[in-house]
Amino acid sequence: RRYSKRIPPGSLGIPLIGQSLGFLRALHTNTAEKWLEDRIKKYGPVSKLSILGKPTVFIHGQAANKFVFHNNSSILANQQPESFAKILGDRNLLEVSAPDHKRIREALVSFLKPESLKQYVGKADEEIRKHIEIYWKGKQTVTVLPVMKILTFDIICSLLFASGKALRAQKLVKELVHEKRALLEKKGASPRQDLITSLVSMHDEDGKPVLIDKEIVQNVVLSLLGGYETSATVITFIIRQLANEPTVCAAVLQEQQEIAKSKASGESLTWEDLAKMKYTWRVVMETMRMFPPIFGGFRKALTDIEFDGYLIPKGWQILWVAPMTHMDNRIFPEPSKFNQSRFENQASIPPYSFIAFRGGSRMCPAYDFGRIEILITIHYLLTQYKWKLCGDNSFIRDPMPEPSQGLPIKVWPRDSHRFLLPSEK
Ligand code: HEM
Repeated sequence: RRYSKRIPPGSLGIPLIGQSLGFLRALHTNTAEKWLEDRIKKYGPVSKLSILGKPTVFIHGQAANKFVFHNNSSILANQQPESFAKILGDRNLLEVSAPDHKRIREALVSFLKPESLKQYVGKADEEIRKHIEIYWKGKQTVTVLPVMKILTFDIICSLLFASGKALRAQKLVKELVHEKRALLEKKGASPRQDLITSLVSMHDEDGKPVLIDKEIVQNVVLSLLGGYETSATVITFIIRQLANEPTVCAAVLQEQQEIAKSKASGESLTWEDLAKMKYTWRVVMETMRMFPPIFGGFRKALTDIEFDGYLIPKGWQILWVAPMTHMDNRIFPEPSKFNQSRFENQASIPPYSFIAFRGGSRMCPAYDFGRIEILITIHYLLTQYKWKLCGDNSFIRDPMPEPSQGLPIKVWPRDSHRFLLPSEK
């Protein structure tokens, strides 16, 4: 096919290096939005640049998000930096395309969908309480980000392997796959007890495994890596936001205390309790709007494609970014203001504008799992502790947003009888 269209304006910069350093520096100093806005002022809404040695077209806005997330997989492929594929292998969800993507994703989602996750709430509840006992109880200061990474790592391990032991990635997961299969064959394990067992137990109508071992191993490692820093970042920024917004904090506390009052001492939260945390979830969404853990990503044009009157040549990559719609004042008025009421009526949020979990067929499959761990953590932390920031309020992107000093806070126990031992009441 021949196009009369032109290649987008811009410059591919110095061969190989291109604009990578400028972009990475802007991410690191938390000025990436401004860096991109300056490009838009200079070149217009669609422009070319070179990132990580590859010619790239930067597009943004609702229509661009729709174009990237809903395009036919024979036209657009996922594109990760090469280092990613080297570490994770070529059969992980981020690398494969349809129909393999669909098959592997469905296998994962059958474990991550709400009906299966409901029974997991009690386990997450237990992990979070154990964590607070070790890392918060009796402490005067806590540095939030590192401890949240420990917490979300333990939680994701308990989801994947039904035990909180750390792993030496691929090798250990491979051993676990064999172990879980042997247990299943001896009927010593339930197929639903964790993600690995669930994937190992899946067979099609002909009795053939739905996923080969390599696919199980790589996608478990992907979930492990994809699943802990993201959630740790979200929880850290919520803790920061609650310290900065006393009125919001009081309203979240009130909602959580109502739920705490309905529970007996030591009783776990349930799926139904999480459904009552409506105000809290809006605060979580608004935090993710302002501080999306994943800034954006790349796709690759598998053929010459036209977008907004421009040609995107075959083989080029396309850069999509979340903050450009999250901070667009036509979509979210006064975007720099924290306002959880934007999410009161979810239907009023235009499609393809809130994309912290991305959208379309490659949207994060763990939305509900993230919701469980984030809400339970806020419940226990806020009903048991008060906190105040005691360090620098600024943050960088590396590439996920990170408070500059990891978010040190001063903590005090809240006077709550539910959490006191009988002798302490
Ligand atoms: C609040 C926490 C989370 C956020 C904001 C988040 C966000 C995202 C985003 C934006 C993507 C798309 C990435 C891309 O296209 O380049 C994604 C994909 C993915 N996420 Fe999450 N994620 C979170 C938690 C998790 C957790 C806990 C897990 C594992 C249990 C997980 C597993 C995955 C997987 C396997 C994919 C690839 C899906 C595919 O390509 O079909 N994520 N996530």
